[in-house]
Amino acid sequence: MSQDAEKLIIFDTTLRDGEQSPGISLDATEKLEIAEQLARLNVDYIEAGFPVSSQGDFEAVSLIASRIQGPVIAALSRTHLSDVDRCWEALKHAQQARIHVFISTSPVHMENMLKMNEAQVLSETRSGVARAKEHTNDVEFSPQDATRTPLDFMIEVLQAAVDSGANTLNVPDTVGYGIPWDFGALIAYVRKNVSGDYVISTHCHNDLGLATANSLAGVAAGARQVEVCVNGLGERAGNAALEEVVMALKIRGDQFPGIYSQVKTEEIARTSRLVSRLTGYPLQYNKAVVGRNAFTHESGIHQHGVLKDRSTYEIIDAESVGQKGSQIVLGKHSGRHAFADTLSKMGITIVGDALNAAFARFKELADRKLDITEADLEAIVAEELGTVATDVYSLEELHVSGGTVGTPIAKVVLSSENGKVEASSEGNGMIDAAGKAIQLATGTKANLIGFSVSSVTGGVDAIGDVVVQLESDGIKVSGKGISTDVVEASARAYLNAVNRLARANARKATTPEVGP
Ligand SMILES: CC(=O)SCCNC(=O)CCNC(=O)[C@H](O)C(C)(C)COP(=O)(O)OP(=O)(O)OC[C@H]1O[C@@H](n2cnc3c(N)ncnc32)[C@H](O)[C@@H]1OP(=O)(O)O
Ligand SMILES: CC(C)C(=O)C(=O)O
Repeated sequence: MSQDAEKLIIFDTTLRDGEQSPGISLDATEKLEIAEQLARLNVDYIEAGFPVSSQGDFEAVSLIASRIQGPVIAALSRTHLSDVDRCWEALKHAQQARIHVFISTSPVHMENMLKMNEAQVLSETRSGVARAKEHTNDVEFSPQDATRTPLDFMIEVLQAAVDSGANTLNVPDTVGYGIPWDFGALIAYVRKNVSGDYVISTHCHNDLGLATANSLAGVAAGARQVEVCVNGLGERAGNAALEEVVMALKIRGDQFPGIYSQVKTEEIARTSRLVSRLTGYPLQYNKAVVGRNAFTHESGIHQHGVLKDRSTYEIIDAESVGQKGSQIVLGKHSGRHAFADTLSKMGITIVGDALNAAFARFKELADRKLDITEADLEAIVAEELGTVATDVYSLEELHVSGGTVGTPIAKVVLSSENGKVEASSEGNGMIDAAGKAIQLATGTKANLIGFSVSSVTGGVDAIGDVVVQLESDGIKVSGKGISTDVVEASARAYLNAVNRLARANARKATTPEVGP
């Protein structure tokens, strides 16, 4: 048996098994967009679909096969000769193509679904694989429901597949029945008992939450291909998640000596976001590697550690998977170190008794309020320091014009304690023009680092809630604005952030430190 001793082949099946998740239906253009990103991620194989299943899937596989460079393009086929031929018809323009033939081998599937006996399944295996081999040298075979198949019969079928031309033997845990040590033992058993030249692959489902663990046990036992899906998508509870298997291999290389994948891990977060957006499947907050909480810390002891050195509570460098660095979120479990650090990022430095008093107020509030905003923190500090935060500027008038032709223009009139100021600006859109006019009128120099809009209410007269984030000289502030007109809400949010920046700068200039 020859196996690549080092490289673990990453066979991505997001576009085939992942798409079998209830409620997902990707059209050819969406599949192509994901395939392009999978190529950037540098997976070895993209299983693009199941061509016989529909004309749409046939066309999607053909499109991906003719456009994607780099990864080998694979597609699934039953053992029917007409399925195999149809599969090849879709794949034939690929630079390199694999046909993946499967048939069930467990008694429960054979008796109830296929209505075939062992001899018939063996014969189907031979004919399907042999037909695939007439089209391409790269043929994978899967005995579906392998983990509930009697060992002797599974070995007989796998041997028949190799003898008929299969060079990858995939061992699917179709119903997520495996437990890591017995799944590992199964892979070792196949390796020992099937002779020939082939690579062993795993395809693990997550019904017991063990898909990643089982895949890794398979690798430890000799598998050199893993079938995975981005974000762990797939039938029912999903498949082994690409990001989990790849990062486990990377972070715990000590457990897999000499084995590596070629995945560009920095592309993981972008791939995950794209798949989530196009499939409409949201990511659970605490999803390993790609969830929004994967590098976020709310509790004081952890925050203290991470502020000193992120490795105290993080085993993965967020940037190595394309995520922003460690995030500190203030909440009821936070401590003084994180509280002071957050204030200092807002340009507020307080120490000693003032810090203790403000921290006590913050804890009281955090017990009652889930989302502690910068405005809350500002108010707490202002009260403790006996200063009341007042806005330097307020919006008097906003005039905008724009459309599909002509350059968008905005004019703002603001009032301040020194009287009215006004300015006009062009922009890349009306919102951009309004932001630029505000910068001009207030003499602010800041970079826009975040912009988000959501609706507070539903319907055509929904209220838009805009949050703008600005950065200037290392100080980051955010501003909020609400209106039924999204341009006005944006201008208000922008001005709110500019007012915060003005206050932060004033504090910096006059009272750099308060306290003993
Ligand atoms: C574990 C997995 O993920 S396997 C892949 C599962 N993915 C899918 O099923 C998605 C795509 N599937 C489809 O679009 C449809 O099921 C089709 C087009 C493949 C088949 O549709 P239909 O012809 O209407 O059959 P239906 O889906 O109702 O039943 C499956 C048939 O395939 C047979 N079959 C199932 N697996 C195999 C196999 N590997 N090889 C040969 N025949 C098989 C069944 O015995 C049944 O045959 P029958 O119609 O003669 O009774
Ligand atoms: C076709 C095979 C590999 C499959 O998806 C499964 O068994 O889950």
